[in-house]
Amino acid sequence: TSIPLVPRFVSPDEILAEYDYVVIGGGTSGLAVANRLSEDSSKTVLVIESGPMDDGSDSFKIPYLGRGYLNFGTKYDWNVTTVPTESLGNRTIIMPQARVLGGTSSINGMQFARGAASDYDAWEELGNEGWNFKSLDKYFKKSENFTAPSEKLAEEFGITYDKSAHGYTGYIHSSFPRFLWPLLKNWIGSLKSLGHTVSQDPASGGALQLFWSPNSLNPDMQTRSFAREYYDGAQDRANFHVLVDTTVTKLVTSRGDKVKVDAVEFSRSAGTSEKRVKVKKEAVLAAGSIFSPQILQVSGIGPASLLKSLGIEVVVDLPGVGANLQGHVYIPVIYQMANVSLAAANLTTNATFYNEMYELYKAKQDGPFTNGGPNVVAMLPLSDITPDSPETFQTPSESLSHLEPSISKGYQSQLKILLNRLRTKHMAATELLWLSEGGIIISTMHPLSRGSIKTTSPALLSKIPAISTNYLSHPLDTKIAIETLKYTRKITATAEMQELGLVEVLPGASANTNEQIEKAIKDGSGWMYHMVGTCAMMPRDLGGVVDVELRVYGTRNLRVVDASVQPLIPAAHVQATVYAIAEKAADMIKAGSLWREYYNSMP
Ligand SMILES: Cc1cc2nc3c(=O)[nH]c(=O)nc-3n(C[C@H](O)[C@H](O)[C@H](O)COP(=O)(O)OP(=O)(O)OC[C@H]3O[C@@H](n4cnc5c(N)ncnc54)[C@H](O)[C@@H]3O)c2cc1C
Repeated sequence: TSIPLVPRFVSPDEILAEYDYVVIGGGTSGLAVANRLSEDSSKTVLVIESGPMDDGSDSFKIPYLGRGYLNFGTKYDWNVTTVPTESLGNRTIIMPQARVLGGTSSINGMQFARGAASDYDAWEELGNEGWNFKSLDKYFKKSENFTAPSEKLAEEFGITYDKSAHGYTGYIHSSFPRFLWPLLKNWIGSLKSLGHTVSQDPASGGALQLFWSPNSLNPDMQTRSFAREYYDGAQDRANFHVLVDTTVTKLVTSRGDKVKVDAVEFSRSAGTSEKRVKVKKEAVLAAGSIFSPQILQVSGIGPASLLKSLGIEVVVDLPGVGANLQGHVYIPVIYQMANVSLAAANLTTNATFYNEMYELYKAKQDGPFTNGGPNVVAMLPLSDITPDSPETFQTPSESLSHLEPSISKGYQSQLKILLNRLRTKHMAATELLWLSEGGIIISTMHPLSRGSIKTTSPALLSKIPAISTNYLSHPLDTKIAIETLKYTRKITATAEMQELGLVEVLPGASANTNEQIEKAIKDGSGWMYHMVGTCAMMPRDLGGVVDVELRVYGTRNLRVVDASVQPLIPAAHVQATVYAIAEKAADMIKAGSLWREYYNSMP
């Protein structure tokens, strides 16, 4: 093909009639895959992204400001809310999801760590041959460019790391902020006094107990490092085109022995006429855990019962599309700190301090504005927080009778794997993060509750899908949350934390019995927004949506490469895993195309 050299941002009138690869969603995974596919200059790649390019403002760049919150509710956010959640007394939850080139990596909390080896080995045990920690390690490294903390910082705070566990040539910088809040030392001392050890480096597969997590942070500029770097790295390639402010509305398919995606339909905004671009080789779905299942569903690939109820023609009956939604619950425990003079809270209460620190950042890229999120993580196994065994809280299988048979079978397999591992020291049940504002965030890491994503309309642009998180609906998830909250009180009772003069404000002294704590948790919890599982990689008879090559079952040229393919959520904030999956996906797509070309060239 002769490819005209045009600017990377093309308009719908300038695009080619067909591309080898059409990547749907220019987010965390989409830009990573598109970059790698366009390394082969003989292949044309088009990325279609619903949002605009970011405006380069501080909210995208500066770690303290860019922890996401300034972009919530803006034009860079899909502004999504869940349906009322029965397990939370019918509360709805606001669910920020980026709508911008770079996707959710542009607005996330910048924590950058892998889960423990056991978390990924569980994927293989679920029937996904070749998907384990060892095989992903290469891709974790391929996506990463690690810089160790300065000797001074490492010595002062006791930061440990394993050089050999990291990558050094990837697009995403991982490093430590130049400034850490001093009261982290109290937190570390406290957990050590309770018998917890510090793991050398979470990247080597041992993300358990207490460890130091880097951020997705450019070490020189002290700015956010995000999927835009994959775009920047590819922008001079003539075979790489990007359509922004453009939403994919449907996959146009034809049937043979397997369904083929012939074209991708897109629209600039609701009400405008839809256009199509032809797919020569593959369509690559990277629209994230909410929108990838919706795009499949409106295109006729999903649970037949749902599709028929909306008058959508069934192209592939795939009950798992939109099922199996998992995430990490977010439970804040908030304190007043009587004996602390330097804490993150000063930035919100003292305008002079804020302005001085902002100027320090602008002048020297130093100080609290370099610090985005928690760098010390406690990932604790169940036996560290409660003597009770997980079996005590297992849901009886009759309660699954409402599920479609393959979904129920898949869920039972997941349950077995998780309950077995939750009994060991190799899988974390709970995460505790110390916020230097004066708070601990609790999160259940391997939830047994499952939610869903369902389109409510056959027309993608007319309605956001129904997001049902169902979190804390499984009794073990609630039990773990309650026990963890009780454990925070053991931590704050240690001499190291008592030095800070802590008084628990939320949920506070009135939440004492298990019942009172459960109510407080259900009233006050939110979500970490780590959504996975809605296009799960699993065998088809277990409710899987994609196979081990990330191909959608029943189709021949359609893959999903984003967060949604993770069948079980790891005990980690998931962006590092999303990048690794995308890197692996790109290699698989390239290898698939090489084989096809080899066979096509045979006489
Ligand atoms: C507020 C917040 C904080 C987080 N903090 C952390 C953290 O600290 N550490 C961590 O590891 N993880 C964190 N995460 C999670 C992590 O960032 C995400 O899991 C990850 O970025 C998801 O990548 P993705 O490729 O699946 O989706 P995304 O990056 O969301 O990409 C999907 C893209 O597809 C586009 N799109 C959707 N539908 C269409 C359509 N129809 N047509 C065209 N384009 C479409 C979207 O606009 C978006 O750009 C956080 C998430 C949130 C929301």
